[in-house]
Amino acid sequence: MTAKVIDGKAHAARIRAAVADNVARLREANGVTPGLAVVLVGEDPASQVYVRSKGRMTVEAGMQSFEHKLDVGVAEAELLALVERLNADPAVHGILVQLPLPDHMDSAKVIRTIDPAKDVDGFHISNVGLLGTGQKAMVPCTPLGCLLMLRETLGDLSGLEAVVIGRSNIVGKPMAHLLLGESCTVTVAHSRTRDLPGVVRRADIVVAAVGRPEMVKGDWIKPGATVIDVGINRVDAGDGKTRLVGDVDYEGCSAIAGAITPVPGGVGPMTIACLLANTLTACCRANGLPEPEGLGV
Ligand SMILES: Nc1nc2c(c(=O)[nH]1)N[C@@H](CN(C=O)c1ccc(C(=O)N[C@@H](CCC(=O)O)C(=O)O)cc1)CN2
Repeated sequence: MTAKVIDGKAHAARIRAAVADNVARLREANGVTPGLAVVLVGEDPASQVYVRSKGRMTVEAGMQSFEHKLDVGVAEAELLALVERLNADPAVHGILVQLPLPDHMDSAKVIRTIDPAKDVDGFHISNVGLLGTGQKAMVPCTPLGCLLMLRETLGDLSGLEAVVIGRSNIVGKPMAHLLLGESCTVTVAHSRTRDLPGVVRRADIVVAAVGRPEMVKGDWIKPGATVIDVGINRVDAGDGKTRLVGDVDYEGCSAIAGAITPVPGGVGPMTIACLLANTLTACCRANGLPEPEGLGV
């Protein structure tokens, strides 16, 4: 079997177009323009690329983009003061602090300072609690993107066996809650899981989010399963260059799986598309307007 390739780039482009349509209607009918503030601390090259893409795509969708770049050595108090100012700014409907933060900062404290209504990353404890109890929340962008691709590929997910590899607060845990919300039978596997290949072999859906290059092998996959690869790992390409690989051995797994996301071009682009969708949703909620339509979120 050769797996169907799930085209995250194309799916993300459709979501961004739907966001842009909603933004145009919102501005015309209500005179409101959604605004997203992105805060970058330091000069991590990958973070700089992601923040640049977020700013560009925010503007392309017709929204306002506010970029704040702080020096790597900035005091935590200064970052917290900036977040407070953004909380109070009516032109800002979404706030995102790019992670990882430098070691001298307490990420949990920074995230706690963001107004939950503007927390378009869905990382604030209020949103975590709402999602965990099946209530309306801001949903973290990467797991939301994974869910949208799963629904598009498989339709109704109810009753399917899902294995999420990785238990991070950003991906693994919210992913498990989202899949539970779809009535999947969910296992969260991690570094202490016994017989990981055997656990993964039971799954109709595998979501790999461990940050270990090409860890999931083809013979771990049940024939026909759907594999979502969240990993983005830069590895040595052998010729002095680097290349990007996921947490899944793509060649091995695509020979067995029914459908698979590539890296790059899978989950990554969906993360930014879902961020724009969340910003639009936050803007609608802030203005007491109906939730946006046609996004599939
Ligand atoms: N505050 C947040 N910080 C981080 C998040 C997040 O959701 N919120 N996620 C990641 C980084 N990230 C978004 O911020 C992100 C990662 C990757 C991509 C992407 O499109 N990747 C491309 C490949 C890009 C490349 O060549 O390097 C792809 O997969 O096709 C988008 C967003 C950590 N921080």
